[in-house]
Amino acid sequence: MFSKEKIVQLEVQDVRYPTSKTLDGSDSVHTDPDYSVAYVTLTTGTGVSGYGITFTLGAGTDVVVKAIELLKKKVVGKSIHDIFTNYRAFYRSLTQDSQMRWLGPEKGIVHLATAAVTNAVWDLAARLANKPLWRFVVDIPVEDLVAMIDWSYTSDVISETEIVEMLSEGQSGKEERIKELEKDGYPAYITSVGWLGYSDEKVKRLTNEKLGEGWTAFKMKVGISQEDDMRRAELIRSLIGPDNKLMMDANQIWDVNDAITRMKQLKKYNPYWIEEPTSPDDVDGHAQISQALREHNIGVATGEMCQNRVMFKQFLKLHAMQFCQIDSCRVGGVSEVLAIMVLARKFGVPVVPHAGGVGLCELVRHYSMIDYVLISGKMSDRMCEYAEHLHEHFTDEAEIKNARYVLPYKPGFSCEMKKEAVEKYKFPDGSYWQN
Ligand SMILES: C[C@H](O)[C@@H](O)CC(=O)C(=O)O
Ligand SMILES: [Mg+2]
Repeated sequence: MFSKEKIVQLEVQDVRYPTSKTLDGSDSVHTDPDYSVAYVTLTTGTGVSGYGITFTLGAGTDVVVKAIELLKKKVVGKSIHDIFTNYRAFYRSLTQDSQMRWLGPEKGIVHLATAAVTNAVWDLAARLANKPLWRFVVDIPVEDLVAMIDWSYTSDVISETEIVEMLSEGQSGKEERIKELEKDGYPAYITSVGWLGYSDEKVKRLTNEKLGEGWTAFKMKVGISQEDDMRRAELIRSLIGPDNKLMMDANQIWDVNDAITRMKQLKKYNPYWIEEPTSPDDVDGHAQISQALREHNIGVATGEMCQNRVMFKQFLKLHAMQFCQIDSCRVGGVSEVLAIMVLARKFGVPVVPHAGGVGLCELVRHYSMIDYVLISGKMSDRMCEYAEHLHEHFTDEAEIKNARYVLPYKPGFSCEMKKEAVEKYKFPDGSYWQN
């Protein structure tokens, strides 16, 4: 089933965009974000390529690039057949290298690097199978798929037998759900109207534009002064009306008690969720905030900086997240994201992927499709984030129609960047940075 062509080369590039100039992507703690990727290209002996990215912010991308170079020897010389016939062992060879694991384990730079490498491996495998990633994944027989995933440290909440049963149930109605996605796509919400560095005039203009395009769910950044948060919330709520959804994202700036106090003041704008109200590592803090805001109908969303499946397990089990924000590059790539989506299904928490960053919309739409087709089978309480930046730099850019993601159809995981984009923005030699 899997190609036996050997991977002969792994190349990695540091690609950075000067988004801090326009404050696209800005929030309470990332005040000058230069959206960047460590960009991996795998090449087989017959010249077929697979591409992977991990998302970062400017300075420090070079460190991730270095970590990817250290992982090169785990991939080069292997075929997709070698990798996918025992994917779990391959994955653990990346995450459990007895020296490299000291840098993590399964967190931070080494996990970002693992994601770039494994995203490229899955992209290559899906291309060789001539399928978009979501289709490649949902076509893998359930038992084989479960056997590929590293479930270590999760058996206290779910067994592999239960997972196989759960996903086997998901097989019924699968083709109907795919048809539905082909016809209507998947619901999305928009973030790029409310970056923190945007002026009120810009927020107003963009919100009106997006309302006109049919968007019904909007995210705004919070976490500067209470006065600014209230003014911006008043502005957006007055534009979008009482029925559309408004989400708020604090990007970790508050302590637990501040988060509760601040959100009780902002509740008059009827936020659907508060995202990353406090440290992404504080499970108990998120549980306290969730409990305090429950009576106000404000959920807590988090996950874009959640380190790995083990942390997600705790957030889910301890009622510390009401919305599970998987990220396509933070944890170790496709197999770990699938594990997290299965855990979310187990605890009945909707998956609402994170996509504020370069390339993330391209990738996470595949996960929302997989969630619907194979894992939760639900769409009504879910949305996939969309931010309107830098899509034109990818060869398979995310497409939105009627405020919904269109089902991707090109083979692969949509990570390939246009050659001219890489030439221009690679750091520090690209023509943009040289000038
Ligand atoms: C730095 C990124 O733009 C971040 O603000 C994105 C984010 O939090 C989101 O999309 O959510
Ligand atoms: Mg966020």
